[in-house]
Amino acid sequence: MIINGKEISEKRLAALKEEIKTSGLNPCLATVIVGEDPASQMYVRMKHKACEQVGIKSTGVVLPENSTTKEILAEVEKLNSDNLIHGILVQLPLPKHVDTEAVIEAVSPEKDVDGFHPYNTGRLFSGMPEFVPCTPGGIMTLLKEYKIETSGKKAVVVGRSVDVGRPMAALLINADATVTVCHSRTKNLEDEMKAADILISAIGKAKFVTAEMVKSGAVVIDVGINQDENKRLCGDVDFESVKDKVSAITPVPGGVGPMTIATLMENTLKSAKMHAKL
Ligand SMILES: Nc1nc(=O)c2c([nH]1)NC[C@@H]1CN(c3ccc(C(=O)N[C@@H](CCC(=O)O)C(=O)O)cc3)C=[N+]21
Repeated sequence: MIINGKEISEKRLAALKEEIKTSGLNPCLATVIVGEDPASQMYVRMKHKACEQVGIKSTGVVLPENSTTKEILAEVEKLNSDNLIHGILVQLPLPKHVDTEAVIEAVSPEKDVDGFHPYNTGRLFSGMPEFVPCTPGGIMTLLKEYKIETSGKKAVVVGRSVDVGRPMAALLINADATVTVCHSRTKNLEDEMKAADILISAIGKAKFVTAEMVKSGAVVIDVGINQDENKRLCGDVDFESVKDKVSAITPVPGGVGPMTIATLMENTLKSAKMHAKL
């Protein structure tokens, strides 16, 4: 089975649109982008487009590449104290000279719709999540929508990044999976991967995962955003060779990516609801 992230995302966005229409709320997302990286610009455009689709207001702050950490922090502070804004998303990666940790920690945890602030990562690791990072959150939604059992399953997460691998592991632990996190220093990576009932690949290498590395009947979730030899978007998984061996697999594009955006919209509405109660 091929997991259709695009379809589930559209379904969730349509439901959100209805909910927002009748909620009496006026949710608003602010994005911050520093510099002119074309990929980042494209992702931010997609996020604004999704906002428009569901009836979330959005505003974009664009700062020059040579902005200092202090200047970025000042912009974040403005957004923190603006009562009309419920969600703040600082597009990553930031330019190399910027103190990314300081910027992430400056975003008010109550507006941290990316779920990257230590308050929110701490809550997630304690099993009491508030804002969950959008990519792993979207993956959990896919597993639920497709009724893929996690309890008691052996889940292997390849990659230990702050935005995907680590929160993914925490969410799977919270969902009663037995979780292994692998990374560049893992010994016998193939053996670990081959033991997985649920394999989450967030490696960043085109077509790295081949049929020999996956267990027959496994569920394979591909978080990779890479280019193949023809410069076309492709995941970490060699889709053609793996798809017939597994019980379910996400394609790239059309798998995890659209769910990231849907989860961002859900987090923004959640934030607007929380702010309405304050
Ligand atoms: N603060 C922050 N939050 C993020 O959530 C964040 C970020 N920074 N930096 C970059 C990554 C990447 N990301 C994606 C979102 C949607 C797709 C997506 O929808 N992709 C489409 C394909 C789009 C295309 O055609 O290229 C798909 O997979 O079908 C992909 C990647 C969010 N990110």
